[in-house]
Amino acid sequence: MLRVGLTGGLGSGKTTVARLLGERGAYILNADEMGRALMQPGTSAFARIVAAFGPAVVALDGTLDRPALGRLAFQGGRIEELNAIVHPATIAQQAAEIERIARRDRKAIVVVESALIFESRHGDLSRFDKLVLVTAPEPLKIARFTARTGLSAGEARQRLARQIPDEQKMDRVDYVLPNDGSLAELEERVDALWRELQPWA
Ligand SMILES: CC(C)(COP(=O)(O)OP(=O)(O)OC[C@H]1O[C@@H](n2cnc3c(N)ncnc32)[C@H](O)[C@@H]1O)[C@@H](O)C(=O)NCCC(=O)NCCS
Ligand SMILES: Nc1ncnc2c1ncn2[C@@H]1O[C@H](COP(=O)(O)OP(=O)(O)OP(=O)(O)O)[C@@H](O)[C@H]1O
Repeated sequence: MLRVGLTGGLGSGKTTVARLLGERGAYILNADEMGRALMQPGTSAFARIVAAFGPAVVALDGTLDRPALGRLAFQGGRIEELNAIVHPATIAQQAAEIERIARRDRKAIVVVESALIFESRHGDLSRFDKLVLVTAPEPLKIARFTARTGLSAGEARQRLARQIPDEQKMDRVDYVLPNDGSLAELEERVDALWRELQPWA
C-alpha cells in the first residue's frame, strides 16, 4: 500500500494527472468531489454553511449556490471559515477510504488529489508516503481555469492568492510533474512517475 498525495495549484492539471494514474491502476480519491458530496443538503456541513453564510448561499433548487458561496468566501475574506467546516470531514473521509482500500488490496497505490495538501491546517503531510506536485506557469493555470469554469481571471487570481506558490512547494515533494506542454508530454511524465511508484507499493 502506498499513499500518494497529488497536489498542484488551480488549473495546474492535477485532475488530468489523477485520471492518467487511474488509467494505470491507481485508486483515486478526489478532495474536491468529496468536499462537494459532504456539502449536499441534509448534511451537517450544509447546515453549518447556511448558518454561517446565510440563506443567500442556497439556490432555488435547495442545493448550495456554489458561485455565491465562492464569492462570499474568496472575495469576502471568509475562506478559512468555510475550510474549517469542510476540510476536517473531507480529510477524515480520505483516511476512511484509504483504510477500506487497504483492507481489500494490500498492494494498492492510492492517490489523494487535492489542491490544498500544503495549505490546509486541518491535515498533516505525514498521512502520505509520497508527495507529487503538478506545476504550470501562472498565466497558463489561469487560462485553463477560466476556460474550464467560466469564472473570470480575477476570480482565478483570488483563489491562487490562497494557494502557496509552486516554488515554495517544489523542495518539499518527492516528484515534480511540469505540465506546460502537450497532453502527450504529460502522459510520458506520468508513465515515468508510475514506474517510479511501483517498487514502493
Ligand atoms: C468555494 C467553493 C464553494 C467554490 O466552488 P466551485 O465549484 O466554484 O469550485 P471547486 O470546488 O470546483 O474548486 C475549484 C478550484 O478552486 C480552488 N479552491 C477551492 N477551494 C479552495 C480553497 N479553500 N482555497 C484555495 N483554493 C481553493 C482549487 O484550485 C480547486 O481545485 C468551493 O471551492 C469550496 O467549498 N471550497 C472550500 C472547501 C475546499 O477547500 N474544497 C476543496 C478541497 S476539499
Ligand atoms: N497539458 C495540457 N494540454 C492541454 N490541456 C490541458 C493540459 N493539462 C490540463 N489541461 C486542461 O486544462 C484544464 C484544467 O486541468 P485540470 O482540471 O486537470 O486541472 P486542475 O489542476 O485539476 O484544476 P482545478 O484546480 O481548476 O480543478 C482541463 O480542461 C484540462 O483538460
